[in-house]
Amino acid sequence: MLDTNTDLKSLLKDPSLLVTKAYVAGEWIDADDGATFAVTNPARGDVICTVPDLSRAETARAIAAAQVAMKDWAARTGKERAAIMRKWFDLMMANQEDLALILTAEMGKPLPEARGEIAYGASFIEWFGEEAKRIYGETIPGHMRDKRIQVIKQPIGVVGSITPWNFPNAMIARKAGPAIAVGCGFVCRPASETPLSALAMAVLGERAGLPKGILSVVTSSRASDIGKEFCENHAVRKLTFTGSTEVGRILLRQAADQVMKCSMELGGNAPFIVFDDADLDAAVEGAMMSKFRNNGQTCVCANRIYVQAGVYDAFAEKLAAAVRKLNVGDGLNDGITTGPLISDKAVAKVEEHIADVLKGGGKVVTGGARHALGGTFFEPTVVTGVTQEMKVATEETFGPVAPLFRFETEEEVVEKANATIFGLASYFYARDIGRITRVQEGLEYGIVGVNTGIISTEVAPFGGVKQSGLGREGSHHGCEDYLEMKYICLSI
Ligand SMILES: NC(=O)C1=CN([C@@H]2O[C@H](COP(=O)(O)OP(=O)(O)OC[C@H]3O[C@@H](n4cnc5c(N)ncnc54)[C@H](OP(=O)(O)O)[C@@H]3O)[C@@H](O)[C@H]2O)C=CC1
Ligand SMILES: O=C(O)CCCC(=O)O
Repeated sequence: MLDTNTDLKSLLKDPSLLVTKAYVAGEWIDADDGATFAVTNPARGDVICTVPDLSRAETARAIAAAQVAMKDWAARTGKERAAIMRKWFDLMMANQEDLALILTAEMGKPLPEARGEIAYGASFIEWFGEEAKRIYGETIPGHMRDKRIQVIKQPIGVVGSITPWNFPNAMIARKAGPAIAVGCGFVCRPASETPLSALAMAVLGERAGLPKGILSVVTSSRASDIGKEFCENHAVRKLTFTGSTEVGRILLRQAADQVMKCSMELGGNAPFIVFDDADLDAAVEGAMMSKFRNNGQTCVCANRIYVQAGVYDAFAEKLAAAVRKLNVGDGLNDGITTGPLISDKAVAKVEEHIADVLKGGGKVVTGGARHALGGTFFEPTVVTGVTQEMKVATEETFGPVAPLFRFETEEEVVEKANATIFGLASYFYARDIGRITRVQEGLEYGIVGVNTGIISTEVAPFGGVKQSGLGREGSHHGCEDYLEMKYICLSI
């Protein structure tokens, strides 16, 4: 069996970025009781290393340290905080290759995608570091002659963060960026599948000069315990979560006990609509990026592809041809476009959705089965003849299945696209300007991609409506979730 740990260490220019301790209150620690859990490589199935399995006690220490550290951190000028964050960004980019190797090893996405994620994650540290200088308040004309009204914005307090495995770097960066930039202490609990990217980021944060306690990384296999500590510890004033709607609901209920401000970036069920006036080649290219990026494992991946009847067959043929060119394998190898799925459970869900389509009369055009490589590798798949009654119409597949629904009219497709409890990302391809305007306004989603399959950038507000979540990440709006407004009435 390949020893991934040795392999990985020998691949890194800076092997000290592969860390097997947790980072709490500025110290690299083991669990109080010495417990550990294994991190595995989903492409090879072997153990990379073990990391400390922390409990509520160590989490409480991280929170207490964050509360102390943020007094001085918040008192610094935005420019002082920005300088350290700029250094953190520079270090992430200088170590992009090593960070990408660690990410691919623990998560499975191909190395070029991992490099892209590191640059994407780093961009949030850069962007929010710059925003640290622009936490503006306002002056409001007084309501009486002797009154002066001022509004200032202050850091909300200690932030608890829980993130998923699908973007082990970027999901943390886009929460840590605004929190730390505005002066908060930040305690993050990365997904148990992917703690190594978070720890490597913390090494670089420490080197950049983040004061002890401002950033802690609590590695733990006991997510619900850590979630409870975040929700029950009175020092935590904000919870930020990315993951499933199901877990988001649990956390919202728990956070209600101390009326905690929450940001929730939850599940999606993105429609991707191709109208008959669309540039079909561009639409295929956009669908490939939106559907097969990260092997279909993103909350903004196209989940339902609606194609107008006049171009349905041509689109299906072109898409299937593009899908057949995908190269499945270990993301650490050259030329791989598509890695493994994260777990057996993920493969089971993909199989369930395909079986349901076939049961309802749909057809597999390409793919449709586990890949010959074994493990959690799955063939990139296109299915046709998909209808609103099938599971894929209402549930997120989170895998490499492109289901093609047929539609006739604009009105019909907007209604179908909106017929979901989710409202994160949506996409459509069309050229008629009247149609573009009507459809972009009619889609009940936080994000609409028009003639593009990629919408992610640090400069825009990312987030969903309906049961896809609360709050926005990225852009100048991204700071607001980590700030409290204080109104000061001065009588003169
Ligand atoms: N919006 C998005 O970006 C994402 C959506 N999903 C959707 O969710 C499905 C399931 O994926 P999964 O990874 O299991 O998503 P989860 O929502 O279960 O996990 C996301 C994070 O929450 C943690 N967690 C799980 N249960 C609790 C709890 N009770 N209290 C506190 N934290 C908790 C997980 O920990 P641990 O790592 O230990 O499991 C992980 O860190 C996917 O198939 C997809 O449909 C998944 C990931 C991201
Ligand atoms: O899947 C997610 O959790 C976030 C999508 C990644 C992105 O495009 O920002």
